[in-house]
Amino acid sequence: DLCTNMDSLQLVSSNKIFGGYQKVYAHESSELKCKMNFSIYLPPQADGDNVKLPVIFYLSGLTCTEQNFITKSGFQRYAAQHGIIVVSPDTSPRGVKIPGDDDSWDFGVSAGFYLDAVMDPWSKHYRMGSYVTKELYEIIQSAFSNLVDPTKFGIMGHSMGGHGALVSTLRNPGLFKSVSAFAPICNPSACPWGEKAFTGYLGKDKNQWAEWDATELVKKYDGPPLTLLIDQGAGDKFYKEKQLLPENLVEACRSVGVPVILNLREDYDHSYYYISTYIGEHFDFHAKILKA
Ligand SMILES: N[C@@H](CCC(=O)N[C@@H](CS)C(=O)NCC(=O)O)C(=O)O
Repeated sequence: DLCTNMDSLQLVSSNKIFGGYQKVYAHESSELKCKMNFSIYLPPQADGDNVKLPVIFYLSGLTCTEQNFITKSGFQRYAAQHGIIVVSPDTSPRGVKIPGDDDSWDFGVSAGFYLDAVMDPWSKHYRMGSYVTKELYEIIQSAFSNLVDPTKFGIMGHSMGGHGALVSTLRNPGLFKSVSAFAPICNPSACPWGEKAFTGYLGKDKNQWAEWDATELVKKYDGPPLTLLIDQGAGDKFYKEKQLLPENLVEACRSVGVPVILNLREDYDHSYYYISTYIGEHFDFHAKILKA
């Protein structure tokens, strides 16, 4: 029972910015079985007749909601310049109250990891993988069908959301035509954040883990040509603590000939100060592919 029109979406807020509108909607998610918010930026070009605009999904990191990116990154300036619609979901199911779901900031609430859990008690609600790549994807195509070009979707993300962007793309060849990530968790099977989340959501079977790990997935990628754009602050404490491991992903890409760009940014940390500095470059990268 997917949403087929605007009636199933409830407008939470709408603010004019750079000539377009930053909106937040609430809806009942069938995948997550709870009420969810997502944000959507409609650039000024959405006002025209018969427009077909590209769409970029942005997936946020640990501790975030749909608010962090829209209030801190300054992306709207670039989305308005390029005429791109930008959609950003929340980072986990909300309000479902599973015992232990808010004991830590890197598991449970606001830490859904954009995967489909198989372990009890998480598997009923923690289905952010299917939520993003099926439910929300289809909601945007149907509810905004008068504005979006259904063949021009890209995706980007930060940290846990960078992992989500990479995995959503590699697991579903062709669904997203362009992909980039800021400080992504590149090899979750081999870092503390990933080991904790994957054990909790997926269990102990490492074969299951490989299905949600970008470094493993890229080795068997067999879809349309794709260039991965990876951005990383060299002063990021999580990078230094080996939570992110971009070098592992780059090595895997090189081993199978998948083009990858790794931009290491001297002294930048993990925060939205860093993201807002380079978000314009990422929009240029996506626009070049999506508007080709
Ligand atoms: N709570 C963590 C930091 C978590 C963190 O850096 N989260 C990133 C994503 S992984 C973020 O976007 N935080 C929200 C923000 O900066 O607005 C800590 O205390 O070390």
